[in-house]
Amino acid sequence: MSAQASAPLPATTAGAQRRQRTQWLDARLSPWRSRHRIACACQVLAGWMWIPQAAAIAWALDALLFAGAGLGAVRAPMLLLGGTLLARTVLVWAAQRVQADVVESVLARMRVDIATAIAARGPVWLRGRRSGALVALSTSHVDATANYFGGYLVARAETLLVPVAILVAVFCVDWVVGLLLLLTAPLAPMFMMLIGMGAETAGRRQLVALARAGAHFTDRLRGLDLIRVYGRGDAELAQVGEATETIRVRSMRVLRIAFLSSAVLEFFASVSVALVAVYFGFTYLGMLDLRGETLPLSTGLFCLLLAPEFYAPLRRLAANYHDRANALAAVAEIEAAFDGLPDLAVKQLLPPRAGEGWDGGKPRGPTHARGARISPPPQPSLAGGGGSQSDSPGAAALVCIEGATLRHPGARAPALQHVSLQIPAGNRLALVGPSGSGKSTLLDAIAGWLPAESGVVSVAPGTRIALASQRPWLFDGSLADNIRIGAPDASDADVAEAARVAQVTRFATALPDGMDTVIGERGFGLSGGEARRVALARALLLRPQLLLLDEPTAFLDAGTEGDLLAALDDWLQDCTVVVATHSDAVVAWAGAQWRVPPPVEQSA
Ligand SMILES: Nc1ncnc2c1ncn2[C@@H]1O[C@H](COP(=O)(O)OP(=O)(O)OP(=O)(O)O)[C@@H](O)[C@H]1O
Repeated sequence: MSAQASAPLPATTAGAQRRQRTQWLDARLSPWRSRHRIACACQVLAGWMWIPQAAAIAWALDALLFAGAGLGAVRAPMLLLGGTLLARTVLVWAAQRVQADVVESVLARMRVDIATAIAARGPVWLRGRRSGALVALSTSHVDATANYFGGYLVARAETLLVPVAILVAVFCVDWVVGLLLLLTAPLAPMFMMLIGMGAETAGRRQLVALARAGAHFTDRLRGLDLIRVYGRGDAELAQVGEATETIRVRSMRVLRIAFLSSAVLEFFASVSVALVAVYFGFTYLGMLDLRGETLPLSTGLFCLLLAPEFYAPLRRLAANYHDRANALAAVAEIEAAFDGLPDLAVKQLLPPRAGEGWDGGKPRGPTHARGARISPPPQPSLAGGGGSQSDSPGAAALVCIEGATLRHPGARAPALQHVSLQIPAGNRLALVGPSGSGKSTLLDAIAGWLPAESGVVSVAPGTRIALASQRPWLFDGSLADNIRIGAPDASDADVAEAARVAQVTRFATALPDGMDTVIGERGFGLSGGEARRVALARALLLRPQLLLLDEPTAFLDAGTEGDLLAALDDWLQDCTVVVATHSDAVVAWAGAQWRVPPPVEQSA
């Protein structure tokens, strides 16, 4: 999915990028910030509870075993112990409960936002992406950030506040142990930095492998029939095997770093606790006297009980540091997929050309494609193409194309160069020209999906646009559901009427359940011509003011084509229609044609 996964970057750039990605991740938490703070506060309070708990245990043991006091003397420390145990249990439970809620909310919102970001980039952007890799963004990549929010951020708060409190408590009773803890504490952050270096790259490689395998698998599933027909089953299975093996190897690398780092940290924490124990051992044996005064047993017990808890938050943070690296790897992949970190605030992401669906559209706000300049509609004229156009004198141009150059993302040459065209409201225009000359490209640009590289492609403000494309997507659902997709509230009568005009009724009556027959991915198969008619009915149901049709009558016999055009005549009374076609009947129906200039390669 990303070529950048292994590309080395200068340290300063990498650091700046990491900071930016961390800020981006933290911003996802904003709506739930106060609840997250509650979870952190509960966790920190639970950590602080170790201090009275250790004091109670040390006090009780000292009184019972060494001062020889009766059971009555330990009532107070036992009450304190019970109270702290209860408080700690409740606090940890509350912290985990609140944090789990926060994480679920953040991840759910991220999934919605990623889907919105994908939709906002429009169909032309989508065509250049692999669906499996896009699915991975909302699944494995989003999941990879869960432990950052649920583990790392809480552990960070805990690390900032709990060890300091324990250190102060220990210093109050024994400065030697305090000093020992203080000197060994930096070991954890040092190892965290070492882990961080390798973990992010390994995490990113694992996510790339997951996304690639997902994309490959989705792609091959779609073409399963072809794979069988061409006898490529074994070869494909081998490729799937290779992809999963790559995931296994990369996942093992990630796990190796995680296990190794926690093992090293456990070792150093144990050594540090052992140092404290050795110090007390030698002091009690009288072989060491750093304090210059007797060391009460309760002091030793108190410090020994607290020493592991001093390192516990540091160890947890170090373990979660690995999760932070994984989360940053996921963000880096999201950044690569969207060519930059998307601002996932839903409102801001909604495109200037909101509403264009798969084959239909809704009213849209701004009129100009991204990057195109705004200019007043020129007088009706034609340039860059040939043919005739019936302009109503004085009618304002609904569609205005002026010196536009259109290039598909990543294409070497523009599909169309310096074309100019004005289409007055209420007119019909047939776009004609050889295959590959750029008719569909022009429709994409008018629909607002393909921004003009230079020049202007504009549509009058507030125009309700619908587009019926050449390769309509049929969703898993009934025929009626598929038609209703852009107008979910349309009545059955309206759906039936749109289906009649688009000549869907013609074949729907022969289907097992008529308009309720399930079509699409797992449903009844439709022919190419039938699918296009469903797309046309979808577009008609929107009652568009500007209808863009891409070869609506391809695959149709002359009779059906004639019936379709006649029915459209009644339906599209005041509608402006731009239709890409190779059919003479459609050109005659439109009444005006515009010949798309030859492809750039030929004219060069
Ligand atoms: N996503 C894309 N990326 C790069 N180039 C593309 C893309 N889609 C189309 N093209 C190229 O743009 C040119 C115009 O294609 P377009 O589909 O607009 O032609 P058309 O006139 O509609 O053809 P047809 O009559 O066969 O439908 C072609 O050379 C095509 O290969």
